[in-house]
Amino acid sequence: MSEKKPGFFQRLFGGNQPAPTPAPEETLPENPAAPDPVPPVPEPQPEPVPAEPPAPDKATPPPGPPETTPDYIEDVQDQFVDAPAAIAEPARPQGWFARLASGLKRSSDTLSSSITSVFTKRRLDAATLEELEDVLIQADLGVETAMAITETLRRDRFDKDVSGEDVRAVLSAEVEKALAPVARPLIIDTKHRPFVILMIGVNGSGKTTTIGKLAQKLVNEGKSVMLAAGDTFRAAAIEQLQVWGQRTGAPVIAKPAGADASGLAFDAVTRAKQEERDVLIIDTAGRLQNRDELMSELEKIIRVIKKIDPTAPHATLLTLDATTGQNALSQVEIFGQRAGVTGLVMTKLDGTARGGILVAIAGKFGLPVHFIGVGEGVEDLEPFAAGDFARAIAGHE
Ligand SMILES: Nc1nc2c(ncn2[C@@H]2O[C@H](COP(=O)(O)OP(=O)(O)OP(=O)(O)O)[C@@H](O)[C@H]2O)c(=O)[nH]1
Repeated sequence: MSEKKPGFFQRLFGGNQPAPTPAPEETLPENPAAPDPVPPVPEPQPEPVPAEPPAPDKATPPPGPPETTPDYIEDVQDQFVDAPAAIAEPARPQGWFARLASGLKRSSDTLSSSITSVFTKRRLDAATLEELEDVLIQADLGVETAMAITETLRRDRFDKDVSGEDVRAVLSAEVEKALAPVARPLIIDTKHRPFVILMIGVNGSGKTTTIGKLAQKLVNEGKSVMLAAGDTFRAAAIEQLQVWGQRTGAPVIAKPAGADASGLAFDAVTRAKQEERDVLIIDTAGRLQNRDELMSELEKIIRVIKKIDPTAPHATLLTLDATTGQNALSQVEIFGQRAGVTGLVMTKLDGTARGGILVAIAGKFGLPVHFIGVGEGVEDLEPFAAGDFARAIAGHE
């Protein structure tokens, strides 16, 4: 974590941001409804097989929007896929903490080199503290945490020699203190059947991949999981979820691209309820938080889900791409207002992450952070641990 890269600080805080790796298959398109001709997954599609449970009673269709006619439901059943055997995952090169630490290297290298340059053979005086505060704020940590760190140093070390390592230790402790209250697991309340999880976020933030990983975790716990391909804008997104269904053994409710997303959500909740599934995870199309009409569509999806179960969705998870930086604050705020976010998942922490923003988000919103994504594989979803994250971001062993 301590390898120095001259000019790194400039690259982070200057105008030229390096592209996040790996690049999302699409980044924030203007029109998410545009067709995507390139499916992201190479695996062949499974042959649709008939659903195991009996078809719903066509004479008494459930209440709902016009899309949920008996014909529509039948159509969805045609798309219902019971996944065959699992598809092998490629071997991963490192443990998850190593991937988290190397992903956060960009943040921690920047901080480390800045801290080192601020504290090289210096007594701790007011000017140094001010300089440090700037460094911390620019690393996205937020004003509150930055001030807490400088205050701790002022209290304990003023007018004494302070090394970069001393500062990193304080940084790590303060970041952990800020994040500990939000490091909360996702609890699946078994009194809800299904427990409905709605996955939301901007384009390419990792919703579908996170659904796949989460489905695997829940299946491993012995839960019966169903997935709903609610990103009806893109055929590739539907196929991507179906592949995750194959990998995890979770059946997928899907409808051809262009179908109404709230109608699909309605059918999926109906179906999961009929089959007494433990958990239903609903994917949604990526949308920018400033696209009012797309946020209204999200509100509609939630309204329609509530027609079947007024307590659902029981968890509304916002995926945040760790390479994003400051824009994540506005994503949390607006998705929170429009869709009632209950928890966060920060993805791509194995990439060139700017993890400091999570500290600012924790301070401002206090929303639980349930998981972090540290790779594209099915096992690459880890419960969020404040101490590990803090050490990785501070570059402190
Ligand atoms: N390295 C890394 N890549 C990830 C992670 N999570 C997702 N990705 C990749 O990021 C890209 C976008 O992920 P998706 O799951 O398709 O994102 P999405 O939010 O469903 O995308 P849209 O449907 O376009 O809004 C894919 O290439 C994923 O493999 C992660 O934790 N680490």
